[in-house]
Amino acid sequence: MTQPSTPPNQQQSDQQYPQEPIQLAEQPDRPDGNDQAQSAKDGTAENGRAHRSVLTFMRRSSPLNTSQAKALEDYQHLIVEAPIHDARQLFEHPEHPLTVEIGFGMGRSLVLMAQAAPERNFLGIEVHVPGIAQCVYEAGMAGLTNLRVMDADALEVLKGLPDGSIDRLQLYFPDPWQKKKHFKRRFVSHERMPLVEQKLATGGWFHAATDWEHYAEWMLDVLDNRPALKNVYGKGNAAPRPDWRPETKFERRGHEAGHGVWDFIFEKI
Ligand SMILES: C[S@@+](CC[C@H](N)C(=O)[O-])C[C@H]1O[C@@H](n2cnc3c(N)ncnc32)[C@H](O)[C@@H]1O
Repeated sequence: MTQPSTPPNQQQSDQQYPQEPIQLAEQPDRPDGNDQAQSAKDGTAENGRAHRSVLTFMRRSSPLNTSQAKALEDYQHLIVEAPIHDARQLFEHPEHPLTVEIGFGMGRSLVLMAQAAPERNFLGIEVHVPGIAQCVYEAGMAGLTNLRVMDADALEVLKGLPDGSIDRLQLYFPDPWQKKKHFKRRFVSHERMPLVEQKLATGGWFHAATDWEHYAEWMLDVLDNRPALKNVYGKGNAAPRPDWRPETKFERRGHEAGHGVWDFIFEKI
């Protein structure tokens, strides 16, 4: 498995994946974005008090198994404390291109990607502690030196990074926030994309994947209308599933539930 530096349609080798861009159905209605009760609950109401931003995640408290608990100690060197300033400097080879993954879950696919691409550096950001522990366990066991992880809100981390310092930003199977009143928590939004665009290098990629059709349509509607981004597969199209993106846990769950999978690759212009 390698990571291409050219668009993945030129790298396709696995015939089970579509070779052509995928045409999506009609675009959904945009959310009303005016749910005052929810805004107050989220802390977003403009009421003169401190303004808390809307989070894209909910922290869950789940116990760690024995190897995960031990991994947090044994592989502590792979875990970076916030705040950080230039993520590139965390690595033995700061000159290598930086991939940032937001919400890596249990981290298996991130570890496989880092293992397959020693010529790149990988920073994974997650708030789910058992996932962080599992990820460093697998990265540590594999002896990876090009992967670091953080327990933090990725949006806060991004704010601190130098502009143009990220080569690839990946967001795989983000929480779809299915209820209309929660659409404001979706990561892909006109509110959050300016930060992503600011931190991506020119020519860098934002790569998102989802198994939730409404979110796929939503993502395309947002991303195709960002002047700073170009759809690598052409306006209105999803990307063929890249064979260098390992299956994630949530992707597998989506398959089991009979869902489709949509990848989107956008280049910062
Ligand atoms: C539905 S899970 C998908 C996990 C994994 N990518 C997969 O496909 O199996 C989404 C993950 O994103 C994380 N997440 C959501 N927003 C985040 C943020 N702003 N910063 C860090 N992690 C975030 C959540 O904690 C959750 O583990």
